[in-house]
Amino acid sequence: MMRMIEVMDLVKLYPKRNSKEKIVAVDHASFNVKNGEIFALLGPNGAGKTTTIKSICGLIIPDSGEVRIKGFSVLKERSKALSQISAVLEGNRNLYWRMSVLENMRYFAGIRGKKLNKSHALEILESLGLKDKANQLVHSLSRGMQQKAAIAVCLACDTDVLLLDEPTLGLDVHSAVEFRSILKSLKEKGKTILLSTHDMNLVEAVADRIAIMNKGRIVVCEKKQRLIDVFTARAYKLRLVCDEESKKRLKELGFNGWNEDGNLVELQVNLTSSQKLYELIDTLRSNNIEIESIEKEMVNFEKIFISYTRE
Ligand SMILES: Nc1ncnc2c1ncn2[C@@H]1O[C@H](COP(=O)(O)OP(=O)(O)OP(=O)(O)O)[C@@H](O)[C@H]1O
Repeated sequence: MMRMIEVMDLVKLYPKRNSKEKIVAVDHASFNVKNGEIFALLGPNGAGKTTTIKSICGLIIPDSGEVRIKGFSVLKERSKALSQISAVLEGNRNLYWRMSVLENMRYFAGIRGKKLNKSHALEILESLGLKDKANQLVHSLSRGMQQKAAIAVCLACDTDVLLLDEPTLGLDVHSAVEFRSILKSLKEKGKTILLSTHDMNLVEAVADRIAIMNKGRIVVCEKKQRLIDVFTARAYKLRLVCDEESKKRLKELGFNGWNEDGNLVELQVNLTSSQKLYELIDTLRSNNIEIESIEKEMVNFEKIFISYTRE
């Protein structure tokens, strides 16, 4: 499958105020986004997601490494590379505030050599619930509407690759749910989407592959389903009958967080492999800790995310 975005060994340092040291925003990050997939880039605040996305858009020059879009180098073949993408960036900085929504759509489509006819533009706005704001100046829209306007501009550009940095930020619940269907329909049209978000519901609903960044590094890059399968296979909830002595032993064995109700202790464990369950059962038995039940736990993306980004 064709690689639409290639991020290769990307490094970006920022100067630290009043210091000779540098902030390592992106630390040798590499990943590829394939044709037609929705790729989610996740990570805690400050992980380096926006810096990575800005490097892909050519807004930031990396200290080392390279980004290619459809094979074109963003640094060396800038206009060819950038004509393939449109982006929704944080803070809607890619809109002209003194122009109407429709004018913005026309202008940005025009830059990419696309003539946008009015009925198509209104169709896009309709799908976002923004049709009645078509002629309103961007600065007079609410924050959520500005976000939708940024998405409308991105759709008007009709590029093969879309970069969306926190696209659901500021959207109300209805709009955020609608946005999922919009992403799904874009995927059906064959678009390639790189999405950075903190919205785990959105990730669960639409992502094909996921990369998690932490402190500038890509700590995992996997198909979403594979991540869910692996975590489901390893997440267990054990109910134990413990007196105070057994609880002390549990602590000594390295367990430090559980729910308890009198003698009943509910312990959640994430094992590194399914085999480890037998070892755990043996350890508990040999410490005279009674096991009342063992259940496989349902995993959600929040848990997966936290397990990769915990301090
Ligand atoms: N212009 C800048 N000057 C100095 N440091 C910066 C600049 N932009 C980002 N940083 C630093 O680089 C690191 C990565 O920031 P970045 O905005 O890429 O993270 P992020 O993953 O997008 O975070 P968030 O989820 O909060 O948007 C942070 O430590 C941030 O403080």
